[in-house]
Amino acid sequence: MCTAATYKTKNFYFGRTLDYEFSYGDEITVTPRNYPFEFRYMGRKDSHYAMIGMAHVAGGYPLYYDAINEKGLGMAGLNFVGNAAYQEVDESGDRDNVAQYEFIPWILGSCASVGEARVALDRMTLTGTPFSEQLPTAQLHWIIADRNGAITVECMADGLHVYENPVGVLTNNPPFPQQMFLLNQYMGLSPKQPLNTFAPEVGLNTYSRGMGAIGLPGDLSSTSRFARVAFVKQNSLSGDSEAESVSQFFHILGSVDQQRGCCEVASDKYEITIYTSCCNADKGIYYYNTYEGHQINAVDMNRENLDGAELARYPLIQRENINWQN
Ligand SMILES: C[C@H](CCC(=O)NCCS(=O)(=O)O)[C@H]1CC[C@H]2[C@@H]3[C@H](O)C[C@@H]4C[C@H](O)CC[C@]4(C)[C@H]3C[C@H](O)[C@]12C
Repeated sequence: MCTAATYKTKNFYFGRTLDYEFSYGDEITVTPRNYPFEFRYMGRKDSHYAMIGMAHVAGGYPLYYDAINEKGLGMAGLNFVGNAAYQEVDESGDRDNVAQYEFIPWILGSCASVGEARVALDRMTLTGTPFSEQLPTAQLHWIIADRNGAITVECMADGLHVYENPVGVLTNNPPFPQQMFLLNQYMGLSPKQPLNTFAPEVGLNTYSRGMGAIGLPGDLSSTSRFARVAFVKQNSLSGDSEAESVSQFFHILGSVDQQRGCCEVASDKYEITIYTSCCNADKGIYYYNTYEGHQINAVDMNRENLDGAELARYPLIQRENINWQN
């Protein structure tokens, strides 16, 4: 499972948890403006917006899971298994054919906002072309967001859907309209203490703090994580400094963290939160921590040569760094 979320203080933040039972070999990867992108059907793009994100680099090609570009647009792919169905290559010449593995660079390379992404999506055919035999087609759906809003993109048997995403959150199945519908169930929840509307004549008491959110699901299913992270995000308050915003963002996604042992996916195989990311999309900074390394690490794209042509790659730090005080 995975969860993505947006957050806005003075700056715009975008990030995700990546939950899985193994890692593909993930690296924080900066693609500078002049890295030549070879698109499967759309030819070579020698210049584009620079981007930073988490990727598996295969044969020198950045296969992004999530990223932001230098214009403040963010995009993340999350599993959508059993629902994702890609399109056939359109030979008419009127459409942009984009393979699922190049969707993030295609959008982030040329769009500065969600509005521009919508225009690009209108002309796009999303194909299921695999990257290679070893890295077959991933069944995903995506969130695309900027400081003014978010959309969800789902390619299904009945076509490519683009939904307004008013909560700025995405998890996994079911399709997005059903996730949003299920939120109706929780509209009575509140960070405030409840009033006894249940039976005023019965002497019911608020015996504990936090009772306004009783009913918020605590399990790891994608519908429960969607409701939980939406509640936490919508009610989140923090100062607007960088440290306060980033810290709060990690707390928001911390509400759906997956601990080893709690989600068995096969005999003796457990899904865990491999990493959690938080991008400052205005400043081009990728913050992250990992399952074995809770300290927040950061890579700033602006410290790289963004006019270059070579990828800059940083392997994930996977060890706990304990700050001894005596
Ligand atoms: C496994 C990841 C999704 C994690 C997730 O959503 N877990 C939820 C589990 S569940 O279904 O809800 O149970 C996805 C997110 C991005 C994916 C990667 C990116 O799409 C980039 C390439 C795409 C290639 O086609 C396959 C390898 C790959 C490198 C993908 C491997 C894998 O499918 C990734 C890493």
